[in-house]
Amino acid sequence: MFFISSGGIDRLIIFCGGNLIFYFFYTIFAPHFGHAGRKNIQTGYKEEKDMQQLKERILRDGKCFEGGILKVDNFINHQMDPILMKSMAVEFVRRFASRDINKILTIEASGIAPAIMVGYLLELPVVFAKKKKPSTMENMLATKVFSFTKNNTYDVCVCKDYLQPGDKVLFIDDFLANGNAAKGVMDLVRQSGAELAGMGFLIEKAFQHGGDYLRAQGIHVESLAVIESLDGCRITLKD
Ligand SMILES: O=P(O)(O)OC[C@H]1O[C@H](OP(=O)(O)OP(=O)(O)O)[C@H](O)[C@@H]1O
Ligand SMILES: O=c1[nH]c(=O)c2nc[nH]c2[nH]1
Repeated sequence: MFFISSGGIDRLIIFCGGNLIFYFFYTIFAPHFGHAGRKNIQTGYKEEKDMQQLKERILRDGKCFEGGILKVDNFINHQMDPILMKSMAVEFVRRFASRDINKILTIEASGIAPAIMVGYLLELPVVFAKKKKPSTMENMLATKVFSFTKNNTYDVCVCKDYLQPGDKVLFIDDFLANGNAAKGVMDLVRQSGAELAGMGFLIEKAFQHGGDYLRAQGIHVESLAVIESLDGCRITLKD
């Protein structure tokens, strides 16, 4: 590699005798390709309407448990696959492209990973509702949510500073089952005076009907994979 300068930095000519310089620039800039901002994101990605990757992964790695629970902790909510997570976030960005959104909202813990990916792509702040009230939190909005997987009711709260009138909120979560978490979030959004722009879920379990309720409320709901049944511990996906 040679650097030949003629007339100062305005004429820097780089000769590259191999792959070294390419490697150098690629290493620095590659992580930013495709993340460059909202406009590029909404138009620049290949559409993956059917989310085939996610469906294949559910069938390959998902494990079914008694009581209608699908365990996806190999790639979504314990160990996480960031590449798949990014593809799913891209798909949310595409599906909610027509919506005016200024904030992403989720509920801890498992919603945080997909929500932050969406917030990153849209360059928007991400707020997560907490399941334990921090002693330092003042000015909070609170509601109760029953957790189907943990068989427990939580006081879910969010600080009023981060959810305000005028906010246009996209709620993102990993699962939609009975819709309890989503209903809790609707209550927090209502209390805050913000507007709910939509709700996006990685996986909807249609047989628990939370989605029917939300859609009947006129909410724009998008689920990337829909499980029709886990009967007999067999995973049946909607096409
Ligand atoms: O539609 P629903 O019946 O409310 O079920 C969906 C909710 O359940 C899961 O949370 P969970 O309570 O298991 O906590 P986690 O986020 O800590 O995994 C999931 O992350 C959703 O928030
Ligand atoms: O990992 C999970 N599997 C599930 O089936 C489920 N339902 C609600 N929340 C859930 N989380």
